[in-house]
Amino acid sequence: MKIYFDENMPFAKEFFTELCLLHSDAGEKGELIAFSGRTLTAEQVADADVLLVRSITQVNEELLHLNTKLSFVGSATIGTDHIDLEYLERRNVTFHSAPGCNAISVAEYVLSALVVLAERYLINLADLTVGIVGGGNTGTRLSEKLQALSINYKICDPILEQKQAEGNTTDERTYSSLTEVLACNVISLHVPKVEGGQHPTYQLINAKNLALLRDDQILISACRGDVIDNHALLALKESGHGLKVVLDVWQGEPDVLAALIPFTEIATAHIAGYSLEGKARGSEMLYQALCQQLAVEPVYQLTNFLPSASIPMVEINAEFNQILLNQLVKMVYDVRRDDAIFRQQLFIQGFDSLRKNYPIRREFSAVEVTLLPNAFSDVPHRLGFSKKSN
Ligand SMILES: NC(=O)c1ccc[n+]([C@@H]2O[C@H](COP(=O)([O-])OP(=O)(O)OC[C@H]3O[C@@H](n4cnc5c(N)ncnc54)[C@H](O)[C@@H]3O)[C@@H](O)[C@H]2O)c1
Ligand SMILES: O=C(O)[C@H](O)[C@H](O)COP(=O)(O)O
Repeated sequence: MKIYFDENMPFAKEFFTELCLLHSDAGEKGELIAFSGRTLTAEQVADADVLLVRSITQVNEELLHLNTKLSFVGSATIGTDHIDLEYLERRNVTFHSAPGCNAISVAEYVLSALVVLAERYLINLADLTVGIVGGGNTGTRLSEKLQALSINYKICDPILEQKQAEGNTTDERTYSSLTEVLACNVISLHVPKVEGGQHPTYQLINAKNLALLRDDQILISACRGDVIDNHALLALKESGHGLKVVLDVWQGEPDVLAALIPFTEIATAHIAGYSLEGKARGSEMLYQALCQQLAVEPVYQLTNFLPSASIPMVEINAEFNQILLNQLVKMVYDVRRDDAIFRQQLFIQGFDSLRKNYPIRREFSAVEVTLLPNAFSDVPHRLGFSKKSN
């Protein structure tokens, strides 16, 4: 069996080598072949049985028309807007993505951005209400962390709200309208890219919605670049509007509207989901899905491969407050590192190279926090830091 995988998929060799050797017919050589996602061609994947991609590879007829043996496509990502799902269905090719794989990573990116901006502008985080657009995996993980910190939030998700109204869900959350969420102190976008239909997200934040925003608000986008009209945002900022902007995703990636960068508080190269755990969970989920397709019991799990964090343990001996939160969050992930790399290197290395060479970043769970007698609250554990195992 020939398995082709994106070179930017951690632990792919560890997870998939055995599968491609075990599942090769007599005479056929099992092979695991890495490719560069942006430049993959139809000729390269003409003999693939399995294709494992990331979001930068468009999987469609153009890519697959020379291939007659493909049976499985996996994307180690949450978003699936790069996949022609109808085409795969017509071809009877099984497709799996990795829902939720990097949702914690995105939530920790947003939290790091909030902590950095709170310090920069002397904001008391407890005074904020965060408006979350999209209450799926990433929006929910974010809301859990905000709840741990007693920060108010509102969620807008007309699709989940509709399901709730129809009674076919156990979800008991209260949903808000887009207008309500756009009035919050912070607006954080967590929707897929959807063009057309009843609830399109393509340029959801357009000139009309941007005109509703106040100078004191923070707008964060770590979902898809097309959800914000980048030219309208640039025009707003050029007019002197005070909106604070955090952008991880950009219209037209890997090209970026360069003029917008100086108007952002934090700018990064679509890496919100790039914790080691987040990316590796994507590989693990595809491994499990392929095992299922091949009717093989999975042997490996992520915990077999994840290294220890460089600071694996911390003891806290003081009451939890914003200063402590600041120290703790930035110890694990300080988004200013990625912002600095982006500003200095984007036009030297290029967008894709910044992503490919992303430095290792861990999730809060990689650090064990021990609460000593003067630490009265377990907020760190509720935020996702690990407890000492007995
Ligand atoms: N920057 C990154 O690194 C990164 C990482 C992970 C995911 N993403 C992007 O974020 C998106 C969301 O991720 P997720 O895991 O939360 O996906 P998800 O599918 O779990 O949740 C998306 C939610 O958005 C809701 N939604 C759809 N249209 C909406 C609309 N018009 N208004 C409000 N809500 C709407 C859906 O009902 C759903 O609940 C992904 O599709 C992906 O494109 C980016
Ligand atoms: O959709 C996702 O899961 C994220 O946007 C993910 O981080 C994309 O990363 P990529 O596949 O482009 O490496």
